[in-house]
Amino acid sequence: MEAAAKLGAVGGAAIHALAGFELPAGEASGTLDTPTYDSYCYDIDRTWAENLASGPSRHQGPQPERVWAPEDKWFDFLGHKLASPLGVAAGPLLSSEWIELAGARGFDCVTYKTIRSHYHAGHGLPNILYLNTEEQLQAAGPTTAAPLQAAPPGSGPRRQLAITNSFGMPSRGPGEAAADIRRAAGLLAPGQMMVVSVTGTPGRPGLSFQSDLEAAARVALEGGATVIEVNLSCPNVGASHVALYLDAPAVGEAVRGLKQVVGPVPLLLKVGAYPDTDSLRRVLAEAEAAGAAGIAGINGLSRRVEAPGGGPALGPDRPTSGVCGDPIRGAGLDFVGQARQIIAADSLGLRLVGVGGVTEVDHAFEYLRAGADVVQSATGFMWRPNLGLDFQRRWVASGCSARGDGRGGR
Ligand SMILES: Cc1cc2nc3c(=O)[nH]c(=O)nc-3n(C[C@H](O)[C@H](O)[C@H](O)COP(=O)(O)O)c2cc1C
Repeated sequence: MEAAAKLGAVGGAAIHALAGFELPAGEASGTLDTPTYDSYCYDIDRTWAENLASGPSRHQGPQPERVWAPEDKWFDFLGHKLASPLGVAAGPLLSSEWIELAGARGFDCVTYKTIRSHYHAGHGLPNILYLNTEEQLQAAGPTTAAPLQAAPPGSGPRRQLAITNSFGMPSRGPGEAAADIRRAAGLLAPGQMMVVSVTGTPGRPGLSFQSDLEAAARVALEGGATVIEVNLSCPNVGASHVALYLDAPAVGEAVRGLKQVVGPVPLLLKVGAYPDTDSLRRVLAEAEAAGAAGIAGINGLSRRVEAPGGGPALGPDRPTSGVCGDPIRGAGLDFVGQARQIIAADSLGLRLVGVGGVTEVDHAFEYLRAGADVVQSATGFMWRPNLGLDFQRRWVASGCSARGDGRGGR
């Protein structure tokens, strides 16, 4: 691990130089003992394509044994039997190899990363930077306008696991994606399920956003997808896309069009945080009326991120990016609490997936108590190798109860 951390410092030096950081003497040599913040399954100093090619092979140490809930405690989720309500959110599972890893690490509802209808390279490096922040970010509160600061190499966050990511949703071509999706589903155990995330691309010649989105859904179906999640919320792809999840009529239209294509396959909608309860209520009502099966949120909170010396940390063309991990847990829990309250009050038949800042077992139980049917982690999955298996021990010891205290009852 130590050697790997040193290697990470070398790669990190190159990346941070790219991002305009001043490197303290010694760091570029790779001799500095950096804190072990590295993801155990994704090398942030290499491109997405390089990671995809090499697979999730680094830093995989010993792991505790998986504990399974008895089958009579498994529950139905969108037509599947789930052994537990923990999963991985869209993004970190690049291919069938990561799907297999997540399943083996105790994550039962795993989302295959967002695919497009066509090959898309996404952004170059850097794609992930650590953030120097200890605050909890609000969805649309006073911190919205204030920039956050990226951490210089080797001085990443100690208390909070806080990152920003900006990948531009890279995607393999449709044939490769469909074949790998099919392979991935076959690698999961009974009690586990896979969701396939899709998105549309604005501005493709001769295609509307909607028809491109539907084409992406067809790729997922070709791969045998049994649940499809539509990413309506990615903060990184330009103005026309940013607001879709906030625009209730547009959400309804997108879902109605997609339902024509996917038929009985359940549709989850991936959304970001809402500025107020009324706008969330309008979207939930439209989503249900149009035939969506559930809602998943939140995506990373979009913020300006600056390098320590000033200027956009990801370069001038990417002044904002999605903040993920610990700082957004409060916003994610607020979203789930409000959505659960609306679903109950308005008798909506929507399932609810909670996402945002789940980096410890306790956080997952907080989400379940707030009303999530399923809770997923992205950053926590990538940086905490035993999060899933530790969760499973607590889940089973607690009698499969959201209280997580052994007193039973969800
Ligand atoms: C490396 C990475 C890549 C991501 N890519 C996607 C994506 O392709 N599609 C998507 O809907 N969300 C994506 N997300 C957002 C996550 O699904 C999740 O909503 C967000 O990270 C908040 O959860 P977290 O705090 O557990 O990371 C990505 C997140 C990370 C960390």
